[in-house]
Amino acid sequence: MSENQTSEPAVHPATKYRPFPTVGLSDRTWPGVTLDQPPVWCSVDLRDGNQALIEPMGMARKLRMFQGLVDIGFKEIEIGFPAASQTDYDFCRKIIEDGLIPDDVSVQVLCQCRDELIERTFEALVGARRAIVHIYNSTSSAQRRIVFGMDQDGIIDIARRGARRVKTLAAAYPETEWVFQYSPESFTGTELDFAARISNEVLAVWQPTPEHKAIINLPATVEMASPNIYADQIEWMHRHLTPRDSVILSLHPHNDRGCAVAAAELGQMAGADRVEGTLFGNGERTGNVDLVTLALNLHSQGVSPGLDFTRINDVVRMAEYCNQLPVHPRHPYGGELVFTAFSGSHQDAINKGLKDRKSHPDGVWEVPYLPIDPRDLGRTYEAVIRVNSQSGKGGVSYLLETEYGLSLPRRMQIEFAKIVQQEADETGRELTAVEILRLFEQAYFETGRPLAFRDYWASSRGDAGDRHTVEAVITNEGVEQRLKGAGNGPIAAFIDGLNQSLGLNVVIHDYTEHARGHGAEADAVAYVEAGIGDGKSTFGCAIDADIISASLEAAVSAINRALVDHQKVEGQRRSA
Ligand SMILES: CC(=O)SCCNC(=O)CCNC(=O)[C@H](O)C(C)(C)COP(=O)(O)OP(=O)(O)OC[C@H]1O[C@@H](n2cnc3c(N)ncnc32)[C@H](O)[C@@H]1OP(=O)(O)O
Ligand SMILES: CC(C)C(=O)C(=O)O
Ligand SMILES: [Mg+2]
Repeated sequence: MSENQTSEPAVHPATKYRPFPTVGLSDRTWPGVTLDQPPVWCSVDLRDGNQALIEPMGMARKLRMFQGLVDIGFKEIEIGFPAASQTDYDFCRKIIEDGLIPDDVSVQVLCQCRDELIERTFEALVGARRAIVHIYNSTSSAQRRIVFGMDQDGIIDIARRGARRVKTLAAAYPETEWVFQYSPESFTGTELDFAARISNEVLAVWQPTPEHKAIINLPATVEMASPNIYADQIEWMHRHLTPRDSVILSLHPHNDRGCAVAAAELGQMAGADRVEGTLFGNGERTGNVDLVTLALNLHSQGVSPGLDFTRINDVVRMAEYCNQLPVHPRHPYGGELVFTAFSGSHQDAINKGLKDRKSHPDGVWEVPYLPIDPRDLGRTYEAVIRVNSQSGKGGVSYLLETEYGLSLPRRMQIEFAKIVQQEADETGRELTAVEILRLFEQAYFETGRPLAFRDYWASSRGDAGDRHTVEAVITNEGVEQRLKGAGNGPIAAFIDGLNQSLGLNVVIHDYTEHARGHGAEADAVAYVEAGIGDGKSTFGCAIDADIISASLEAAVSAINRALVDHQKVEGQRRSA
């Protein structure tokens, strides 16, 4: 047993946990609301995210994160808890003194409702053009009883004192444009009437107006219930905060139940104006709500989120560098694997969807299995399809086409996919595009035996009937042979000569070709499907600058493969 595990006897959860009570808001309106505009976004990466890191960010990482958040387009950024940590204090001073805060960006700092900490917070902010001072105290019944040992009035006193101190100090630093924010921390575990009462008491101290609003932030400090309950709590508060028109109602969901994104979305439907969270959901325990997911969920509904994730890989790298934590490969939108399909039917549908898209590139996005266009995030289609033993013809042919310009005919796709699948099964791993090309070359270009094509001369009479004559040089088991035949095309003429001189019964079932590359540099790619008599047909392929050479080589490639099959079948027949 690891040191993180204990060996408590199993108990029925009902003896230890209670279901979260419902809010009883029978006239809720949020279920019918559609989100059609983004909230005010506030990043708390540098505070809530940072306080949860194994190794909190130093100056270099903080500066990198701050710049990254500004580049994404955040206009409100909680930069730390300067009264608690010298690093946060120094960082706050640095970005103010070095003029690193753009004019349209407000920095926000967190502080407990304690006089000495509030004073230090204001010192940290001297010289800031605009700042949000965010104070909090815990309000839940559990925290009141266990941590503070106080009744509701005592807790309200802490908040009111803090609010007064903030107001007084703000007046002492008039060169900064101040915005005040209050969080009844552990809101989700707080009786709603008490949460409204304490918030309204703070608002009564601050006296916000519609022109100069205060922020009331309602944190799911711990996510304790399903998101519909959080939404009911928010709608209830939305109706009970006064004066509501002077308040920016803010959400701060954590992700303990894995529902923070849903909670934030339903909370906005329930009346919230603003959301605090972090990039990719870093934060205490299971994290804060992920702002990337929230923003791109809006994008996927046709609502511009006002945040720029057009270079999402850079954002991932920046977050990984600053947090020293990886972004999961399956993380929504940002994860390495989220625009990748391994399974055959998905690959096939994506392949068809992308082709369909080409015929109406400006229409509504409708590619199966891809909720948004990877290009919106600066990601490429090349990464969409990957191949392992779960893959089918769709993925394999997509890679051959996009990477190497080979458009296999449909029956050949099926034939070659089996070869790839066998290799993937044997190796038990993903195959790269280069490995797939190599398998293709081995299967179709390196057939080598018994026949090899050397050269040809073709002529045509130009009237009806057997107008093509082909003379060719081949080797059969290494021995050079000349042949001559006639037919209604160069391939037919070549096969006629081959059948005559080798005594074979080769039948051509299909022939396709396409150009690869452009202009004088273009090559011809030929695909031939051939069989021996009524035996199984197989494909061959060849590439050559000369289209007839490509066709005849492709025929030889198909015949070699067909002969191998034919010999196998003959051998089996003899031994049976
Ligand atoms: C949900 C959240 O994320 S909240 C933010 C959490 N982040 C942090 O705490 C990181 C930074 N914090 C710290 O470094 C420290 O807590 C400091 C420097 C701010 C304060 O340190 P200390 O005073 O030594 O300790 P501590 O935080 O435990 O404070 C305990 C006292 O403050 C009181 N207190 C705690 N929170 C608050 C608050 N929000 N407002 C007012 N008083 C508070 C407690 O009741 C306790 O009082 P007591 O000493 O009379 O029992
Ligand atoms: C300080 C508050 C807003 C917080 O981080 C929380 O409650 O999760
Ligand atoms: Mg938090």
